[in-house]
Amino acid sequence: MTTPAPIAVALDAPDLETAARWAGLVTPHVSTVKVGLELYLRYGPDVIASVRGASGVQVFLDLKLHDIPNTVGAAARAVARLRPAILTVHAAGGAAMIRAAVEAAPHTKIAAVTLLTSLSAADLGEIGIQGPPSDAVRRLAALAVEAGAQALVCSPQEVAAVRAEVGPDIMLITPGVRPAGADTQDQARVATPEEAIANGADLLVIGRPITGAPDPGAAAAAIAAALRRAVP
Ligand SMILES: O=C(O)c1cc(=O)[nH]c(=O)n1[C@@H]1O[C@H](COP(=O)(O)O)[C@@H](O)[C@H]1O
Repeated sequence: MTTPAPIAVALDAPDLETAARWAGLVTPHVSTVKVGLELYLRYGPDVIASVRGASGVQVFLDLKLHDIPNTVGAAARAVARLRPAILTVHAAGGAAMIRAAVEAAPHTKIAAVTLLTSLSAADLGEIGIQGPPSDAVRRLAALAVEAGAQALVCSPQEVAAVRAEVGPDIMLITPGVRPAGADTQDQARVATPEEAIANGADLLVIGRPITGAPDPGAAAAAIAAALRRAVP
C-alpha cells in the first residue's frame, strides 16, 4: 500500500450520492477530499460525514468565507464542530477577519485564498489589481500569515514566490492544476501537478481532471503515480 498522494479532490458534484461515490473511488490514492459551496449549500453539515465515510480521509471545507470579522468568526465557529482539516477564507477580507476565523476554529487549519486561480492578469486589472499577479499574491500571503493563517491558497504559478515569502512552515495549497494537455476550462493561472509540487506546493486541489474522467479512481491513481515519479 503506497502513501496517499498530497491531492485534495474537489468533490464538485450536484448530489451527495455522486460525491460519496467519487470520495470512495479516490480515497485509496489521495490524502484529502474537498467539499465546496455546491454540496455544502445543498446538504449542509451532513455532507462532511458522508464524504468522510469509513476511510477517515481528511476533509477540506472550502467555503471561502469573506465578510466582516464578527460574521466570519461566527461562521467559522459554526463549522468548527465538524472538525474539517482545512477551512478557506478570502485573504482580501483583511487581517482582523482572518484572525477571527483562526481564533474560532482552533482544531482546523485556516487557509487564506489569495487571488482566485480563475483570474488572469487582465481580469485582475479590471478589478483594480495591477501588475504581475504574483506581487499581489505575495502581499496577501504575508498579510494572512501575519494574521495567523496556517495555510494559503495560490496558483501553482506563484507558489515558489509565496514559499520564499512565508518560509517552510506554512501549508501551500494550489488549485489550477491540469495534467499536460488537459482542458484548462475556467482556470487561468495553471500548471501541471509535477510543476506544482516541484515549485513547493504541499497539497494540490484537482477536480474535473479526476471527477470528469470515465474512471475517477484510475485518474487519481495515475496523477498520484506521476507525482511519485516526479518526487520519489
Ligand atoms: O479554494 C479553492 O479550493 C480554490 C481557490 C482558487 O483560487 N481556485 C480554485 O479553483 N479553487 C477550487 O479548486 C477547485 C478546482 O477544480 P477544478 O478546476 O475542477 O480542478 C474548485 O473546487 C474551486 O472551487
